[in-house]
Amino acid sequence: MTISERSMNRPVGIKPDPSKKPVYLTKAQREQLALQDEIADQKRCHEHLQAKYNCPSSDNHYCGKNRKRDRDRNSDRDRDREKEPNRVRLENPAEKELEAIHEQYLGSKKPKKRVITSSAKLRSSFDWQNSEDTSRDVNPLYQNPHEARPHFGRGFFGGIDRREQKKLAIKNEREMQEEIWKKGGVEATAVEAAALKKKEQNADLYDTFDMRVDQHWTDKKLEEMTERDWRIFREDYNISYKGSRIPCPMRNWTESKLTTELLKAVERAGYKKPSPIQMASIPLGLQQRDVIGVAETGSGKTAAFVLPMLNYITRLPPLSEENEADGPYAVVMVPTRELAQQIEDETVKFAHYLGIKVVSIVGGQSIEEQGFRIRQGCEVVIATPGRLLDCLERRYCVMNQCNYVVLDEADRMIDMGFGPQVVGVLDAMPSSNMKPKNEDEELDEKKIYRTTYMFSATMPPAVERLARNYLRNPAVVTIGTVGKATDLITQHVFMVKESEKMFKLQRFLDELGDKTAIVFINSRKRVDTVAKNLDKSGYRVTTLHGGKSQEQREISLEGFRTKKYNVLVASDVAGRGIDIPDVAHVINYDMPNKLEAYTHRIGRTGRAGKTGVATTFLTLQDTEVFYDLTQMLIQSNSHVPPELARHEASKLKPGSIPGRPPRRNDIVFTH
Ligand SMILES: Nc1ncnc2c1ncn2[C@@H]1O[C@H](COP(=O)(O)OP(=O)(O)OP(=O)(O)O)[C@@H](O)[C@H]1O
Repeated sequence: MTISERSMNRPVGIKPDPSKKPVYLTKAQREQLALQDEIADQKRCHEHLQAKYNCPSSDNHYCGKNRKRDRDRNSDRDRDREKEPNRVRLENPAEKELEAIHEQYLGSKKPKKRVITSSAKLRSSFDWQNSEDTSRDVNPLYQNPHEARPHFGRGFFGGIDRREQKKLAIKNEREMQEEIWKKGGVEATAVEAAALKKKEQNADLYDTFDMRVDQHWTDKKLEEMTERDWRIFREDYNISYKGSRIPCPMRNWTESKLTTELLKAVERAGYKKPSPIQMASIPLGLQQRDVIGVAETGSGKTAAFVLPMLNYITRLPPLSEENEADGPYAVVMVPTRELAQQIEDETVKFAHYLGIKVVSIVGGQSIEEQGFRIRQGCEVVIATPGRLLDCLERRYCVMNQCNYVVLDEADRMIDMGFGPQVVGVLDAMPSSNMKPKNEDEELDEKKIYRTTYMFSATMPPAVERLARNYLRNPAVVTIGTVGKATDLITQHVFMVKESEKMFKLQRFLDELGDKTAIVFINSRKRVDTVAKNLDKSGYRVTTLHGGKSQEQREISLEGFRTKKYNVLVASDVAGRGIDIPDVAHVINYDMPNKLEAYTHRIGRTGRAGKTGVATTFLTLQDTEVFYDLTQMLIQSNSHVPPELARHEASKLKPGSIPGRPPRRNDIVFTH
């Protein structure tokens, strides 16, 4: 309202003066004016209502009623406001904010909404308490429930006297039984009474230490071994399995279930205790399970497949004129001739006590003669795949009754390009004897199935592919870590220049004394050159590589075995499987271009529980293996030369993308 408008309702005592300009009113005057306006408004309203309803203002019933209702409504509202102070307060934004802060820091005072879970909905609730249960158990055993009476420090497990518990239980059983008999008016028969008495005696004799957790598995009989003991046993020998229905490993030779003749042969061989791979895989082989065995070099893998193979042959009818033309009962395939001959020796060691004939078929010898020997009848053939397939294709021999196959150093055979030959030989065997692909299918106990064994210290993907096609439900046995060198070998790596290698090699050979060493070189030509240089310098050196005739190779190896020569300079031909006792030092004059080859090469020392030393000369040309070698050295707690550790190639696996998180199959070693 403007000042001119207000002049219409001018306060009493303020005279209007039109000639004068509008005057400024003080606050008090304005308040007075507003009050007069309010009174005038109310008066007008009152008169208007009076005129409308024509009733005197003092005793107007409607108005009185209305006023009463308004008053009631107001008082109700006040009461509600008192009841809901929060709601009222929240209408004020400042208080609302204060309330929110309060809730944030001190929690809400509002009652929480009860969430009813679906399980709670289904839970039945009884409307009586446990204490209201007045029924009494007729069984005295449950009337006075047994209480644990701990006897700590008295030699009882968990402080519980289990013998006392058992005695109390049998006493209660007797009392109850007698009451039943009494009620039924019958007497216990002699048998029933004797049975009760026996139970009482047993409870009396009960051994409180029946749970012999204090006993180590070595002190237990086979039948006492628990699941926990087997777990500890497997951990003790670093044995791990993959596959279903795996039998327990054998703890010693007597528990092995090998035939008595074979056990005698094992004893004669001087094998006092089975090695971990033998403990784990012989029971599997005896069950004719297909096995993939991965174990360190020199850990006795040969006997691990030879013994169950011979055991299997003893169960078959001896070879006769009728079936000797059907070929051998078992075949072992290996990558190199030397290895074939070595396995032949190991097999003959056990087989000749059983009258089992073993023939090796390798290149470099007369194929006709070898074919003739097979046709004359032999239970076991040990062969390199190329020569064996040649024999089969030329019909010198057949595989009609061969149901036991061993692929030793399978990865090396694939690596050397023998994959098609291996497959060719496998396909020449009767496929009708393959186990069903579905592992749940029942095996016919009377039928002989093909058993396939695959062994190596390393197992790359190509071998796994072969395994998938030719092995059925294989049990994978791993001893220690796949691809890891044995801890018995001390590994040294030196960063050198090519020109320094010969000088350094001679220094190491000078320290040999009467011990023996194998020097590995990557090419045949360099093998000959280095051997010639060493020979000139007066060392007793012999060589072994694929370029030599079979006869020369055999003479060299035999000369080294008999210590006529104390240094063998060799190519990778000698890298796998060759078992020459007491090789003290393996020197990698050249670093191989794959870590698997490194593992096998250095594995020519530190065999059958003995220790050994491996020295490797590394140059800046070997960056391809820097990463893997560094990881291997770290893993085996060996010294990593600073130049190698610092090198870029040691930090990243060749072909990998920097910054990519490790894949599932990547092995990451920590320092
Ligand atoms: N239970 C045993 N007790 C004692 N010596 C054993 C036992 N088993 C095997 N050996 C010996 O251990 C040596 C290594 O065995 P073997 O050649 O079978 O090892 P490997 O695991 O096949 O090695 P590689 O991986 O290098 O081929 C052999 O001289 C063998 O006679």
